[in-house]
Amino acid sequence: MSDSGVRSDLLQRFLDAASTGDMQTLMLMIDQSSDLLNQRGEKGWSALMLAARHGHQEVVKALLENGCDTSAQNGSGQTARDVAVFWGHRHVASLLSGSPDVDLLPSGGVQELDIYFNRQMLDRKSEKRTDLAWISEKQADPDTVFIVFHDLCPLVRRGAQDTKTSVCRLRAPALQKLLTHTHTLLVFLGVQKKEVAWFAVSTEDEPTDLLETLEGECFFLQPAMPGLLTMSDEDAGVVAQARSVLAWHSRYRFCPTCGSNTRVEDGGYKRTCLRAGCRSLQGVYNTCYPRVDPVVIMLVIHPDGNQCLLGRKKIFPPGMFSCLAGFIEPGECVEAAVRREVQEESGVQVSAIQYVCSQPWPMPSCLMIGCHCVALTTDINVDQQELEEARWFTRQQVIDALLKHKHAAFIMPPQQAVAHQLIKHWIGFNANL
Ligand SMILES: NC(=O)C1=CN([C@@H]2O[C@H](COP(=O)(O)OP(=O)(O)OC[C@H]3O[C@@H](n4cnc5c(N)ncnc54)[C@H](O)[C@@H]3O)[C@@H](O)[C@H]2O)C=CC1
Ligand SMILES: [Mg+2]
Ligand SMILES: [Mg+2]
Ligand SMILES: [Mg+2]
Ligand SMILES: [Zn+2]
Repeated sequence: MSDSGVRSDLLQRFLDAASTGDMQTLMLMIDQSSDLLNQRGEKGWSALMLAARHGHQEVVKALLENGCDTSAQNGSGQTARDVAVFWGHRHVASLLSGSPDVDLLPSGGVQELDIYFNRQMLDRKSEKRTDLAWISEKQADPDTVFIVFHDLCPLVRRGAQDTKTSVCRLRAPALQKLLTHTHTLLVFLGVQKKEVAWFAVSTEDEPTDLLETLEGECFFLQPAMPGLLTMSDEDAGVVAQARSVLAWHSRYRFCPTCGSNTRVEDGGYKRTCLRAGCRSLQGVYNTCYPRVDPVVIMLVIHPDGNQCLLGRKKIFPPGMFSCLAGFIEPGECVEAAVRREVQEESGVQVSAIQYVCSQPWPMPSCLMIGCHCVALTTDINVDQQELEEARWFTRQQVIDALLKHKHAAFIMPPQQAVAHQLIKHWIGFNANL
């Protein structure tokens, strides 16, 4: 064997000893050839990184005592400490950072626009909602875009890929009958690129006969789930807005305060009671405006930092587990709702809570407030009313599920759901690991 062959063979044995935690071989090799200490193998991984990856505390200690470089980075730009944090080896991570505390909560947030339904393609121009002359001018404008809903489902056509859909953008001439139909509801959504106005149009009647000369094959995206998850990011943002407002109209037709008839105002963003003297006509009365229900959704991290808690509702597709979630109740802050819902649904108590990201969820009008939190207790006691099962999953099981391995322990929620992003963010998904 050539000199370099012998050297790479030696290095491989040294790295293997670090990976497997073989102290005896490791110490012997350092004695014989201390220049092995900071050498790197495949993908730039050093002995220290490999020992950190597998949580071999004694090996890490020995390597540090012999002067191993802690600042070196592997091919993915991670130090040995980053690797230890990622794999949840807290004791090793604190050895490497020289401080006893390692935060179990991942740092940084999720990119706002990486989340489905979050894209705001339109400028909502709320100040124009009360400008009746401007609104009717825009309704008659041949450039104005109308998107049509029936039963809260948008009219779409097949997208470029067969599994994708694209919302039909219709113009006024195709809609003459529909726009003059008695039960038609119109909501001003905003303007695109400074001038083209967008409206959502909805009727209670099957509107296909009211639509003229539709190009290509169009259909209403039913059922909403999983249909609403097949759109482009831009369409999803517009549909989230329109669907939630239309759902509010369909549920709040009469005045919630006195039960009288109401009139639609503000470009579809307000319903005003028609009974003179109704209390809802005084001050800012929130029943007159579209409602949003705040919901907390959280990934609970095990105190060992290496597992997370996921639950299964009966209605989920077979094998799917997701984050726990629940409506915020009146008089509750986000943190209190997280603690209460986790306790109610799984019996687990949580301490530290960290906000990660949010997502409008138009089924019909939730605002999902995504958090990570750390568990104080680990015994699970499932609320059978709400969940079929809740379980701790290891980091490796979550990675297998994210990579859709055939024998993964569970199936991830769809990537359009904020639950998916919360789980992925915890893993800090990185192809080299
Ligand atoms: N985007 C995502 O990743 C996810 C979204 N979600 C959404 O979050 C919502 C809430 O989660 P759940 O676990 O169902 O909540 P939950 O754990 O609070 O339980 C729901 C039950 O609470 C009651 N409830 C209390 N306040 C309510 C309110 N304001 N509106 C309706 N029901 C209320 C009802 O009986 C309902 O059946 C779901 O309806 C779902 O649409 C849930 C999980 C994942
Ligand atoms: Mg729940
Ligand atoms: Mg609940
Ligand atoms: Mg609840
Ligand atoms: Zn009223």
